[in-house]
Amino acid sequence: MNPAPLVAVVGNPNAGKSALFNALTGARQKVGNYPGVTVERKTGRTALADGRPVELVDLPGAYGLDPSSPDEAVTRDVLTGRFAGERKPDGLLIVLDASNLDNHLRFALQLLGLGLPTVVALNMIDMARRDGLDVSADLLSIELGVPVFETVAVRRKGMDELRAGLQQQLLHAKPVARPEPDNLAREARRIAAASIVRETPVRRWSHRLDRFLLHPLAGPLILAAIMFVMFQAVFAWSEAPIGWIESGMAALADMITGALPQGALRSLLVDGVIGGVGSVVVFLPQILILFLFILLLEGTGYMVRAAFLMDRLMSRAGLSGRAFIPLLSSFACAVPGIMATRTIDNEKDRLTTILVAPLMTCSARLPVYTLIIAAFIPHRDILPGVNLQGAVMFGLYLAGIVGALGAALLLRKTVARGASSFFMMELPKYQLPAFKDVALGLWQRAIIFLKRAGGIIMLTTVALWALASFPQAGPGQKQSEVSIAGKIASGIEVVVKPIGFNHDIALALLPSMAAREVAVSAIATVYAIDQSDEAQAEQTLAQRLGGSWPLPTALAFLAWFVFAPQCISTIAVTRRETNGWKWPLFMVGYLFALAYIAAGLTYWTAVALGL
Ligand SMILES: Nc1nc2c(ncn2[C@@H]2O[C@H](COP(=O)(O)OP(=O)(O)OP(=O)(O)O)[C@@H](O)[C@H]2O)c(=O)[nH]1
Ligand SMILES: [Mg+2]
Repeated sequence: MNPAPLVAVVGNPNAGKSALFNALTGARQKVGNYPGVTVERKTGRTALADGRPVELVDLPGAYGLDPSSPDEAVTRDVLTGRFAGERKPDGLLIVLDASNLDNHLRFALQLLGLGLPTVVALNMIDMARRDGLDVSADLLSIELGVPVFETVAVRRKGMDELRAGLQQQLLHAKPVARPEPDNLAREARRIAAASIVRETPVRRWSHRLDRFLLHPLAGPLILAAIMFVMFQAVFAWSEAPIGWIESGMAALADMITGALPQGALRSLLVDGVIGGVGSVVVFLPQILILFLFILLLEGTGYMVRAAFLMDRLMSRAGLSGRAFIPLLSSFACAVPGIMATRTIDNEKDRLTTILVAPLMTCSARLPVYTLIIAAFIPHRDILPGVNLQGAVMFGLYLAGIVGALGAALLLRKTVARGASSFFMMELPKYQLPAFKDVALGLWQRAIIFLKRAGGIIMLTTVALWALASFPQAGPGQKQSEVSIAGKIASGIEVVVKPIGFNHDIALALLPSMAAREVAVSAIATVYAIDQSDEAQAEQTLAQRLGGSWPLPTALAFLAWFVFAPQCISTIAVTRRETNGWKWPLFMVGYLFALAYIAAGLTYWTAVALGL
């Protein structure tokens, strides 16, 4: 007896293949693995309209016949009969998502080139209708030259028609291979447009915008341009509000200086609290500008598109597309970023994402970057409208991203080896962001930041103030060298001298293990304690740094902060999310090593260039 004909269920990821396969086969399924690869193989039986049996195989979703993942390779090999141990299919059941026709038709056109008896399921027609999209199965059928049936796989709608269509195709059709068009994408768009009867203006408009914003070439360029403008704005718009906060702080310090007698309490308040914490609080405007952009991009629906654009790049680095959202949150803070990795079900993918999340430039680095940039990078235009300071900031963010992708690639080849999974994102509609959501988001960010300033940053800064104030220096001695903190710093300095770090930096490194911003408040506090004359007191922190650190040292310090894992909360959350100390220790180790190397390379290169 002839075996039952084999029909492959094929289509793009998320077209509803498995749902359709389940609807057709019910409980009559066999689940196994394709030999040699960790790809699930599902087969099942169903009956044609006349009761004759047919065997279905649910193939992994693919974007085309040129594989870019192991899943896609299985699909291609099975379809072309090259997969050892699997029969070549006798027919195809192509599944299309009706609301995503132009994308899904690209693969379908390639499949029609195989010349097998074929039936098309125009699936998810319910969702399309709900969104105001009317696709005609008849028009599509004329365009494709094969039968097309509307289906709603999850409600088992259209299954009888499919069975009848399959029977007709398998038994009576004489299929001819349709030549593959020169431009798949263009032909797919044309057919989609020809089959769409009605579309709401919002949908049409969204589609047009996407064609531009998701274009393989224009898309990434636009994304880069948006990011660039964002960092320019961080500097350009913040000058005035920073000035207000600075004068407020100065007035407060004057008031306390006038009201209190000279002594430890006055020094604690003026040098420790206002000098230290105040030096961090001035960065509030810049953090809010950064978040204003992020909230607007999220609110308009662009952010998911940015994820979509990054997906390819991320998968080259061995990361799952799902890693994008956690990594994006890590631009705010690695702690929620690492917690968001729970949505990644592949364990190795998740571990890799956790380990590289701290490389994304979190907002705690902003104060450090801005201080050093303001002190050492001239505020001048390198191109019309492009300021050097913003460009350097952009470069630092980029360095973090490149570092993360590089680290992910290495980790995937070593400690976190394994197959990566695939993920398709649903693109939301474009819309105008709600003013209330944006305002609320900014307000929450401001509160979080100020709480940090009043909490962990204040505590470490005050502790440092104590260590830096005692014992008191005698005449002719420098307080920052005699004090306990100074002594500890001298110890650390031995280790960090080779990478160009000075005593100031050594002093800031230990307390800034608690939180990165403390590096700024620590330096501010120590300078405040140290300052010997009125002239120095008049200078801003940036001016004093600019006058005392060599440029290579400042650049090395920036490079260090791109990589160094200086954040207790991140280490703690990594321990919790990985259930043990192994991975947080590994993370701290490799990041410190990277930071040391990066700072050293930067320093010696800068020295060699005579900067
Ligand atoms: N509303 C609606 N949802 C559907 C329909 N068909 C499938 N879905 C849903 O769409 C999602 C994806 O369906 P799957 O069957 O897993 O898609 P797939 O093509 O097998 O995806 P991969 O195996 O990842 O390639 C699931 O949440 C389904 O419940 C449909 O006709 N209508
Ligand atoms: Mg499936």
